[in-house]
Amino acid sequence: MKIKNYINGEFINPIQNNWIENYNPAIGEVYGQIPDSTKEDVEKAVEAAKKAFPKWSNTTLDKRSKILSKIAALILEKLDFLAAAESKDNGKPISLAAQIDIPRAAANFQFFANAITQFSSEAHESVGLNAMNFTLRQPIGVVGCISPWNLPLYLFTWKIAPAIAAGNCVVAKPSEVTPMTAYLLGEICTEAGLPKGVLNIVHGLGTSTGQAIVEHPNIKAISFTGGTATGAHIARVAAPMFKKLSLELGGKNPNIIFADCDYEKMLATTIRSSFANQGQICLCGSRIFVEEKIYDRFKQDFIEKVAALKVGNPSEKDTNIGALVSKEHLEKVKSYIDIAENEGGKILLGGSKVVVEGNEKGYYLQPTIIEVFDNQCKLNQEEIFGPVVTIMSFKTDEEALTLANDVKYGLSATVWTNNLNRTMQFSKQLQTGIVWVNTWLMRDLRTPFGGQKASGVGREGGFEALQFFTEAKNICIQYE
Ligand SMILES: NC(=O)C1=CN([C@@H]2O[C@H](COP(=O)(O)OP(=O)(O)OC[C@H]3O[C@@H](n4cnc5c(N)ncnc54)[C@H](O)[C@@H]3O)[C@@H](O)[C@H]2O)C=CC1
Ligand SMILES: O=C(O)/C=C/C=C(\O)C(=O)O
Repeated sequence: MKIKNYINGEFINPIQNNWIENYNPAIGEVYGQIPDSTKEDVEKAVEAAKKAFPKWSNTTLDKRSKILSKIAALILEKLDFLAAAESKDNGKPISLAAQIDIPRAAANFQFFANAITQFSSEAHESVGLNAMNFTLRQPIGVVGCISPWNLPLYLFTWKIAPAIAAGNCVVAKPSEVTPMTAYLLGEICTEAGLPKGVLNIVHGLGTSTGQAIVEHPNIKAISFTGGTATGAHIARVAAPMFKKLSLELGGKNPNIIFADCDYEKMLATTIRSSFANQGQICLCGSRIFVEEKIYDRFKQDFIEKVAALKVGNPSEKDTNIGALVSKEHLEKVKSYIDIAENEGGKILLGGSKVVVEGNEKGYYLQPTIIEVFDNQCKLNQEEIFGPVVTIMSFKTDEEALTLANDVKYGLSATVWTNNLNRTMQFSKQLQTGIVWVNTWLMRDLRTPFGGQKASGVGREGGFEALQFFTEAKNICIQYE
């Protein structure tokens, strides 16, 4: 199947008529083609967005909200179809796509349909000076949204929904590795009555299509989720052009387990936080630190439960772990397992590719647990982004905190404890944008979402996202 760019409400071929192959990771074969768009395609999308902006930015909040709600409803109506498409494109279990990815994409639109009706700005009276200030929050104009392959529609819509709710027009690029549901979203937006040019979706490679979006002088803000190296590159290009930037980057998140936790809940959640989506979520707790007192018990139980997970065809309902997203990514993840022993680690479970019957060319890997003894090893310092976790023991709170913070990333942390003082001390001292205590990936879309250190700049979610996608303008009026 050939997918097309969605520009000015129409599906069109790339101007140069060049195409990229699209793979189904479960079978390791090409199943379609996507546009290899160039600067000229991006230019066309920017022109459409610029043309749509005056009207869209003056469309009432009520009307914008209704269109966004309609998009949400249509996504839910087509849930099974979208989940199947996402699973085929990405390799994730269809059950995960149907329970998490697609409902969340709908929730992103519904959330910002509601949020925009509640978004307000401030007034400041300059008492004694006969002056009143009020602040406008105006849409920026044309903005760029660039998203990754791990949660394709989920993260694509997490950017687009607040951008258009706030009155901007968008030029968006999904990952070239997982373009399918972004393509299908174009159809849904048309059906929902989104005016032409408000959302333009350009497919292609990061280094050409993505780069053209970041470099375009009329794209005033960039919201990006992806790897830290790419984020740093985007910042280098965009910063001298004074673009607004929201960068949601990699993570190497600690999962800190104390002996006083609710053990069964911790164990079940730790399996999810380690291996959900084949470990390809920036929030996965890939460094597990366990208090010495329960280390042996945890090690044994964790290995036993993880060994029972089914690695298999993503379209089978009982599959827990599907295929990794691409051959290149599988090789990258495997290369970390291959250096484990040289890095002083011991592979406790997994470590090998899996051949799934009937899908022999698919990109499958066993869930892998590696015991490490030094937090400075590459396995604990670099983002692997696959079904690979390390475990290590600690003795004291101070040691656990030092281990957790001793990494360049700072996205999220999970702490398992029933001690209130410890909860508060860790919450204050962990150098991350998100701390989960006795839970993982529990999301309230109103909360600020993003990381510290090499995990990014800025926050998404709630009013933070609407603030990012608007310019604050203060008006000061003096009266007699
Ligand atoms: N959310 C996260 O934390 C994610 C982290 N990663 C990490 O990044 C590593 C590399 O994965 P990639 O697929 O290469 O991710 P990436 O960061 O290169 O890709 C993310 C998006 O950025 C685009 N992009 C790439 N280069 C660009 C450029 N110069 N200008 C504008 N857009 C550009 C891509 O086309 C894609 O849409 C992974 O192994 C993983 O460790 C990958 C995906 C998501
Ligand atoms: O917003 C969320 O709930 C999750 C976001 C996850 C990522 O940004 C990621 O894995 O890249």
